[in-house]
Amino acid sequence: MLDLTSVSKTFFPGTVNERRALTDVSLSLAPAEFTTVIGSNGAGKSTLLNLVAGSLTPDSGSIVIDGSVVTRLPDHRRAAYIGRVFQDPMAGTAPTMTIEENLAIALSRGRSRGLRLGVTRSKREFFQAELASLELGLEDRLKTVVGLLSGGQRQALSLLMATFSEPRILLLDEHTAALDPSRAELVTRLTADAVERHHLTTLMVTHNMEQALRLGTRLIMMHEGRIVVDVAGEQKQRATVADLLGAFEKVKGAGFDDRTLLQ
Ligand SMILES: Nc1ncnc2c1ncn2[C@@H]1O[C@H](COP(=O)(O)OP(=O)(O)OP(=O)(O)O)[C@@H](O)[C@H]1O
Repeated sequence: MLDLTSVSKTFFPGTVNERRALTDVSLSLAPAEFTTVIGSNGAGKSTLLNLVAGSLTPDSGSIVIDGSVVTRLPDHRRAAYIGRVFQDPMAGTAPTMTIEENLAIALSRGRSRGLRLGVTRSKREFFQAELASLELGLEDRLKTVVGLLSGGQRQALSLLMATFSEPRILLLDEHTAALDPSRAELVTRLTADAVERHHLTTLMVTHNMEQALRLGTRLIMMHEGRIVVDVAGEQKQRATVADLLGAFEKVKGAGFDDRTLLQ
């Protein structure tokens, strides 16, 4: 579903501000594979997501989504493929528009133009059913302006908007990090439900190792622009936070030839 081959990205090359963000990263995700991504600050996690989303273009390498080469396709031209939720609950929704208007825009993403933004009765019923699944009472507040919602409510809505049109790839960039623990737990549960319900191929960045181990079917750890740990299936289920910390300690002192540590 997603294939990155030898992708590299350097910011401000040839200047004193040069930052090598990704080096020769290759990654293949099977359909419905749910991969959590961990790594220290500056490891390249957001750059990886930005390249998949098309907000950045790689210096070299290729990116293929569902058989289509999208390497140099700008983000608005691959929007139909991508659902994304950011760390900032304010980022994923339009604050001056109502809940139903936001949902109508999300539903129309990537579809042909026409009368698609209108909120018909059948759409409204669909929105109410989807909102009810969040268990936040938002199904009775379709006309509420989104700017009035709490951060947790907005993030749950962003997640719904990113998933219910069933994108090929779901990108989650520390989307629970800015929430209080109970709201983070709720959004985590909603994430697992949505990914499973829609069989979404997912990349989820988190700084929470316990969450990275608990969620998903595969886990990668990045360090200095490379994937240094890649575990899936039973091996992931067996892995512990101590294993991940141990791998991270090793990688900090390892050479480039010895960077895949938990295999
Ligand atoms: N727009 C940019 N301009 C210049 N340098 C950037 C830009 N985005 C990222 N970088 C640099 O690229 C490297 C990787 O950054 P990236 O944000 O991808 O890391 P990250 O793993 O997401 O880190 P964090 O956990 O801190 O969010 C860092 O050295 C960062 O400073």
